[in-house]
Amino acid sequence: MGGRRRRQRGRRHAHRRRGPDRRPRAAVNAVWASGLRKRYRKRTAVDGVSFSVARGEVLGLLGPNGAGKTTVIKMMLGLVRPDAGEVMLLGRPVGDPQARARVGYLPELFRYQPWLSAKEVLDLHVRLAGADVPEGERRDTLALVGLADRARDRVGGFSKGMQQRLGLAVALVARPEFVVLDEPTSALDPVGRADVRDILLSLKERGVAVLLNSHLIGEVERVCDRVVILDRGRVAASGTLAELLGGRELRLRLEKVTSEAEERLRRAGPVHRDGDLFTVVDLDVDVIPDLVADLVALGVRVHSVEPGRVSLEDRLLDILGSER
Ligand SMILES: Nc1ncnc2c1ncn2[C@@H]1O[C@H](COP(=O)(O)OP(=O)(O)OP(=O)(O)O)[C@@H](O)[C@H]1O
Repeated sequence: MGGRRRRQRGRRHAHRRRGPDRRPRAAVNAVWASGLRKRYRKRTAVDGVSFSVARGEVLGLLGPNGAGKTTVIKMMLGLVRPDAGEVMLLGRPVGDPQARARVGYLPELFRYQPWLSAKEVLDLHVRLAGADVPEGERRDTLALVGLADRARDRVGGFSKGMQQRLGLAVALVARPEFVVLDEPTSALDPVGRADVRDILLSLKERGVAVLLNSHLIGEVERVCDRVVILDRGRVAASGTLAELLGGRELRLRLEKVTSEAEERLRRAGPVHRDGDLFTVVDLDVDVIPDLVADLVALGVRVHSVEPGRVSLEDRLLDILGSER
């Protein structure tokens, strides 16, 4: 008891030290983490990481092997004690069982009791979460992850992908307000990956917050609103996809380009030229029809017009490259 009172006193002091806006931000966010640090012996795993996930937001956590992603997730869920920093989960301190009961978690390394059936595993987790989930809803959750016809089969006989699907069902079954998925599709086939994408998008529609740690950058790019990139325990970059990827670009293959036509291209955005290939970067896609019409009117022969965007993968390599 005494220890708890001391911790609560410590938290009150922390409120004062950090200023008045901390509480509202912590309440509107599914998670609010500030200044997280963790060392394992001489190795610094996480070094001053702060981030938040708003309700209804899908946040992607990216970074190379050993960057500290799983350690951040474990500190955020109260599974690893940080050396420094603070976490508020669903508006409550991370140790509060009421907050944890409303979080669904699919760990990176998952293993379920091989002697139980898929249905029994779900029943067990519903009991552990102290949730009241009707039988029909549990069945629907198994159907959602594609295990409807394997509900009564023992988990010991499941393939890796099927176990991962079951893990997803476990994370979703107790109607969580915040779902944390650590590499949720590492064992899934392409259809399974597409299913998970759909599930994530439907969670988002229902206002559920999601934190997704994945090495599949295409997957992150498709479903995430915002991304935090970790490198060697620190936040190397963070922002919305639009902020991280910048504007769109347009690649044109052109012939008979006069100086007047080049000037017209430059009015649309900065231009890079490589022979007959012109790339206009940071342009507003609405200007493309007028731009092409003007080029044709100026006598330019337009062989191809290809709108594109810097991929998250290129951007990630860029950010990690410049960090070294
Ligand atoms: N229990 C532990 N004991 C000692 N060192 C650890 C422990 N857990 C993590 N580390 C170290 O902390 C660093 C970050 O590890 P972490 O698992 O968080 O990285 P990650 O970004 O999730 O990596 P990956 O993409 O490979 O899963 C690594 O250097 C790792 O060796």
